[in-house]
Amino acid sequence: MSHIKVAINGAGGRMGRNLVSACVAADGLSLSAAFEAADSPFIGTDAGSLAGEQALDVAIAAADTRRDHAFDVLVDFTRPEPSLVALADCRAMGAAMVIGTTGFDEAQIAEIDAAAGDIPLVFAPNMSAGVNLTLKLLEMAARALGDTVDIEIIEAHHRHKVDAPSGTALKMGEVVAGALGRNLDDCAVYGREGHTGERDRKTIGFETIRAGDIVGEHTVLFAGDGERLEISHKASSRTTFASGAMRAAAWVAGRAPGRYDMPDVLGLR
Ligand SMILES: NC(=O)C1=CN([C@@H]2O[C@H](COP(=O)(O)OP(=O)(O)OC[C@H]3O[C@@H](n4cnc5c(N)ncnc54)[C@H](OP(=O)(O)O)[C@@H]3O)[C@@H](O)[C@H]2O)C=CC1
Ligand SMILES: O=C(O)C1=N[C@H](C(=O)O)C[C@H](O)C1
Repeated sequence: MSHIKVAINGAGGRMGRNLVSACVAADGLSLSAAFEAADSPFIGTDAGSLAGEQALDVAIAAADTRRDHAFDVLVDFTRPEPSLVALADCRAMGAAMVIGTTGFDEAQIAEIDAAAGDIPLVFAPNMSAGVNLTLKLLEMAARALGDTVDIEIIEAHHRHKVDAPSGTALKMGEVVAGALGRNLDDCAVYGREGHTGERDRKTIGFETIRAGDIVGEHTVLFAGDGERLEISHKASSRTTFASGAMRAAAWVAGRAPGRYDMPDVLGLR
């Protein structure tokens, strides 16, 4: 059986190196290309060696040469701008894409939706199985507790993270708001300071911690009178995101065009 050819964008990054290792470990996938920005010091470095694996004979290439490389699916964990350049390349090449990057604005998400008319892509702010199961538990808790509780979402990540709140926290907010018939744009409160007044029960609060080497932790607090429920997920290794991304790559290659999510990949719909 021929292997699915995987390319990794941002192969020198924290997630990029984990993705290379996860690709090596996955059955049925082979790494065929790896990309970084044209001015990256990693251009020409073997992607396997950089990830701490055996040399794979895949030299990290400049992203602006991407269309010269052959691959079935591109896995992207970078930043919104380079991710959208990669999306345009995949669209032109007819390749599938797995987008794990977070921090897109509404206009950028509209670009992703437009591309999904032509190519299959999985777009999810968190590719771990545990977080995607947590989203189901949150929906159930929000429906059961309704407007009888105050809801707060607390997330913690490493000091290098550049976007806040995390994409996962925002997704959790959307799921909870949706289950309660609220629109997150109207009810989200991001951090608090000064004379805030009493809490409005229908708001959903977000608190962000950035410290040290925390991989990724999310807690949703449902606080009522006399009791509170906390639903938490704690990632202790990036391997969980990387192996989820490889599962998504294997699932999306060769699918019909469309925007898919991790619940599609994991059969949680
Ligand atoms: N969906 C999920 O499950 C997860 C999502 N993420 C998200 O993934 C993203 C990356 O996170 P992380 O790995 O920690 O970040 P890093 O900064 O470690 O990695 C990003 C990589 O992309 C590179 N890059 C920058 N510009 C380009 C370009 N034009 N072409 C190709 N590569 C480029 C960066 O290079 P340089 O350093 O030179 O700028 C860097 O190596 C974030 O948005 C994060 O939130 C993270 C974990 C899990
Ligand atoms: O930047 C990270 O590290 C992570 N980002 C994702 C997010 O923004 O939700 C997922 C994960 O928690 C790690």
